Amino acid sequence: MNILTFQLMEVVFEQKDASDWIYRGEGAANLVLAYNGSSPAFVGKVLRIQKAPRNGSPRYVSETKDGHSSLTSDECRLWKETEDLVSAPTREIAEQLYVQHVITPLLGPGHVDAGIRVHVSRDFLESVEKNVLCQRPSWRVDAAKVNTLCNAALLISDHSVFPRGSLKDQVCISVEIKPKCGFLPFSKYISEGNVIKKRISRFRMHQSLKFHEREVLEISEYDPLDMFSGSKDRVHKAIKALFVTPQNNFRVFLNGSLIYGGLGGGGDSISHMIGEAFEDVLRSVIRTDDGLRTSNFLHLVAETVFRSGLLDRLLKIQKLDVFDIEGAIHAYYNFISQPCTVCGDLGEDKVSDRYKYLHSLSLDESLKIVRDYLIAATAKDLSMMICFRPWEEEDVESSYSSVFLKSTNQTFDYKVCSIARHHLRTQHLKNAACVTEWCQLKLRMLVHHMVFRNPESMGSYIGSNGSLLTEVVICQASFIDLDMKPLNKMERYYELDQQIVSCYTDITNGEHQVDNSVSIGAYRTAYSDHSNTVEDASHARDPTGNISTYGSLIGVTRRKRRIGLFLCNKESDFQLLLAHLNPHALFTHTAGFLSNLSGSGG
Ligand SMILES: O=P(O)(O)O[C@@H]1[C@@H](OP(=O)(O)O)[C@H](OP(=O)(O)O)[C@H](O)[C@H](OP(=O)(O)O)[C@H]1OP(=O)(O)O
Ligand SMILES: Nc1ncnc2c1ncn2[C@@H]1O[C@H](COP(=O)(O)OP(=O)(O)OP(=O)(O)O)[C@@H](O)[C@H]1O
Repeated sequence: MNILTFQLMEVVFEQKDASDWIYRGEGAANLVLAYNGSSPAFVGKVLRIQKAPRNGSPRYVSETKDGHSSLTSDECRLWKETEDLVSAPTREIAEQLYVQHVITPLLGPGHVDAGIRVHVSRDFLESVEKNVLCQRPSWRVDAAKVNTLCNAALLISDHSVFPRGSLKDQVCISVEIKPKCGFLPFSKYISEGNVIKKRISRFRMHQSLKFHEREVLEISEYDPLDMFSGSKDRVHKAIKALFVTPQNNFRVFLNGSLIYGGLGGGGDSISHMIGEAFEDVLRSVIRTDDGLRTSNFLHLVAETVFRSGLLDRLLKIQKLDVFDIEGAIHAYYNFISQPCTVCGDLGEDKVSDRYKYLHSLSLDESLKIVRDYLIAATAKDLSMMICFRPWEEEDVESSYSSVFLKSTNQTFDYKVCSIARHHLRTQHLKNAACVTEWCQLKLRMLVHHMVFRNPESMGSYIGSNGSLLTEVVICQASFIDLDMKPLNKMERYYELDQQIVSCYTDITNGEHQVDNSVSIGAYRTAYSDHSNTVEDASHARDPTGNISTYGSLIGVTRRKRRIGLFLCNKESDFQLLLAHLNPHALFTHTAGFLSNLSGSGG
């Protein structure tokens, strides 16, 4: 443990410190706060604090009265090879060690900050909870609250900005991508009825279920198979799709503040800085003509992701899931020495030899299958953060490693290199490039003569002096949300998998008709230009006044014998209302509204 680590661990955040921490975002399990105070020790840090589910939310980790939990005895057996982890006094410490000893070596130390635990008082947590309440998405508030029984939180580098000292007054744009599972399972343990899993990505099938259960407003255009394809064009396609349907898979931050994407996950309203505003923000990083910056920015993100090789590394970890949950679940029951409920449900005569084989595996073999499955689960759920800032003179002497991105007429090209600015100026670019390792702590990407495939943007990076050097951007990539998945989630993984496939199969068989074309079109039109929403047409003519709080109809979705309306309130906040209502009931109960609908051309 170094001195800094030790000092920080001695810190206790008290009630008076709460106002220094502002809401950054949250997931299912943690609330993340960014530091807004002036103490040098915490500038450029975020605090990740645990949440506790409210009643009704699923819980996979049991807690003791002091708010702590520990690994179960089965989990201790599972992670026995990682000694420190098993002897950790609390689950939180074990999770931090899991990031350090299991995940970091796999992802590469340059891209992970396992964080430092700091003490937090109950008053601090209560104040923080109060302060951020109004910024939290309401469905996240309903699902979980700050775990005020917990007396520690994790202090981590704020990966949406550059480390203190290098930021100064510079603008920093960062992108958060949750790429999800990037391969099709190939396991022979996938049952015949679920063979669709070998053709359609889990993400895409899960979208249908989420849409069906109204967790998302529309089906994402994103497919992780594009992102992980290794093809530059498909990575670009994936980034564009994420931009169109960001859900909880894509966010953009400006100096740490969210400017694009949803705050707390897939179900919340999306805060978009749209159109020209987004273009304007990009001005400081992407130096090109108005109207071209967004597309060039997406190119830049795609190029960075593609060239970084980070996804290749991630994919390898995801592929530790060799058996698929349909195989791993049997190993799980072996491992916990419980009767296999999957085989039990099938009945003795239907249990195939393949499953019998799995049940004949030794404990150690079963352990490995389950452990690898859970490590892969972490890799399927993590996010990458990449931040960009313009390259400055002072960067010449910095200790960053560099990525040199050089283009020919049509494509980007770069090498990992260290480079001095005068070399760029004199255009002796090849001489300047000396290849170094990618997996350095930070990355600098020097974008030279950015000429994209789109001919319209060609030349847009040629500077006023005609030099080839026109745009230089520095970037840094990190992984976040590397949590250890609880062992007892295995059953949930199996159930969810079955649910996803069955919903998708029903849809393709016509059981649930998902026609979201209308809703997608309307939604997209609405967010790409707010002035295009049907401005309060329904409100103005609403005879009962009941609908007025919802504002304007912006889309209709139709499923078999059921329809749903996407409405938009005055703040352009999209709501899915009345979905799953029988049209007859809908008509009876909202006759006034439907007449407005026809009046507004709906
Ligand atoms: O199962 P999935 O694919 O829905 O992933 C869950 C995520 O859902 P999403 O990415 O929106 O589909 C889910 O994300 P959201 O809460 O939906 O933002 C969590 O990341 C969850 O992990 P954990 O329970 O917090 O450890 C994730 O659960 P794990 O499967 O990673 O355990
Ligand atoms: N180190 C970091 N730097 C900057 N932003 C961060 C960092 N860690 C988390 N965030 C922000 O906070 C959000 C929530 O964090 P995180 O994903 O770790 O929560 P979680 O509850 O563990 O997520 P999940 O739902 O996947 O379990 C992220 O989506 C990201 O926007």
